[in-house]
Amino acid sequence: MQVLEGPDARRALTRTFNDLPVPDAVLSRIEATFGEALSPTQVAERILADVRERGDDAVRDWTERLDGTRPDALAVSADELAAAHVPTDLHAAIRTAITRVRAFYGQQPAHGFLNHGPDGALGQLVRPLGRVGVYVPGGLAPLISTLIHTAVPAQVAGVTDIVITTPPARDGSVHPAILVAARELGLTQVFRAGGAQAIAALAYGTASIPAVDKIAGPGNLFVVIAKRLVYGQTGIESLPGPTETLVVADDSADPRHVAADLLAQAEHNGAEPVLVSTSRELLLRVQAELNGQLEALPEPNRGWARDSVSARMKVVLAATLDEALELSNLYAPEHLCLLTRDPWSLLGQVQRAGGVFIGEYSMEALGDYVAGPSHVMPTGGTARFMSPVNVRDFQNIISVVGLNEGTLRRIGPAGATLARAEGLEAHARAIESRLPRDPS
Ligand SMILES: NC(=O)c1ccc[n+]([C@@H]2O[C@H](COP(=O)([O-])OP(=O)(O)OC[C@H]3O[C@@H](n4cnc5c(N)ncnc54)[C@H](O)[C@@H]3O)[C@@H](O)[C@H]2O)c1
Ligand SMILES: N[C@H](CO)Cc1c[nH]c[nH+]1
Ligand SMILES: [Zn+2]
Repeated sequence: MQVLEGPDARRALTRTFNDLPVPDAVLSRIEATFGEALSPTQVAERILADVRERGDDAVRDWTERLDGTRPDALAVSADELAAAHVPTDLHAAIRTAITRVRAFYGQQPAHGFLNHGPDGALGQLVRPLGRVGVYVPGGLAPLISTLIHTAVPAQVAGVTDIVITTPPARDGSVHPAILVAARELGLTQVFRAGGAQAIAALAYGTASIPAVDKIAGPGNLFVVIAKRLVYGQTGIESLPGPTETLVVADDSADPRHVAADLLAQAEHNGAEPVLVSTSRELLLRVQAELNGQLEALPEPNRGWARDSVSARMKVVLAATLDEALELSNLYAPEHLCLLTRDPWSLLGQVQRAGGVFIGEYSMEALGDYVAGPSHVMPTGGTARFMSPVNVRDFQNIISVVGLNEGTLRRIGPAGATLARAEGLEAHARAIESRLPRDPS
């Protein structure tokens, strides 16, 4: 275990989205698929261009090539949706998650204002977006919860037209729990498409998959890179990519909990676990726990988690908890887990993170499912300027200006003066055309 300290730790935790590590396994799969060494961006560009040109046929071709199945019908039929069935406890858990996420976002202030005052009226109209695409990851695991954690905030915002895309399994099916969750949410448009081909279809539209106004939802490198490339053609909520968890732990933390929280997120594709502690002894004990807990995991989870731990895990010894929080703010993790003696006392120092998980009863894994806030959170350092999925992502704001004559007289001259200072004479005249003429 390499333990980073001081300037080395700062260097290792300084990054931007553009520095996202591309795992060797991804590079070799690209070479095997394309017969040449391409970057994930080049791959995404090729797929986007092809889907833009050839629509559904390109989506089918890429799905066959990358997901090992060729879906004749990209759309899941009403019969398939109606027939989807899951065990009773899973069905109940889906309902619990929906209820809790809905209750959480019901509390987010998301309305406009229109103030009629002495100036006339000024305000903001808030409108739900028209059509939204929700990407549900399904490469390693079918992320049922991600559908709930993305679609519910959109529904609370008032969006009624929601299109779901998710990679099909090798037999061409969509996981029944994703279909049950869609049904519970009252959503009927579900398409078999994953990766960059799904993002392309949602951005440009195909005969089967309608173009949307905004694409939301997380995914692997290909998904986030494709989202960034189609931004402008359509909106995107943010760039939620491969999962990251930074645990800050002091000597009071239970190494079993620290290891469990790091491993839980390590089993996501391409995940980056980070442990920052003020105790060298704890670091050693967590290392031993990690090894033990890793070996106890079943396959394929053990392989996924081992890949993240061995290839990307960072371990930092901080001199103080203040330094630990400073490093965390520098890294801007998707998830910040505080496992310290008095975690609440650190909250005031948290400046940049997707979510903060406080104390031993708020493990991030619970946040993934049923705590309430959406688990779709910014990664790759984008938490410096982006936020978790929320109601505002699914609304637009329209400024309302309805001033009266008195206000025009009072503020119009200042407007005209600014216009002339910018050399924009027609602007100045438009303002003055409604001002009373100077009698001199
Ligand atoms: N930040 C968040 O809020 C958040 C939430 C949930 C999941 N995630 C992340 O989502 C990701 C899910 O990844 P996943 O891979 O399991 O599912 P995914 O659905 O994101 O990606 C699977 C798709 O990737 C494409 N693909 C795979 N290899 C490819 C290649 N070599 N070339 C071109 N395309 C390729 C395929 O089309 C496949 O359908 C994980 O990294 C996870 O950490 C993030
Ligand atoms: N931890 C992921 C966000 O990075 C979300 C998730 C879905 N299912 C399990 N976990
Ligand atoms: Zn998770």
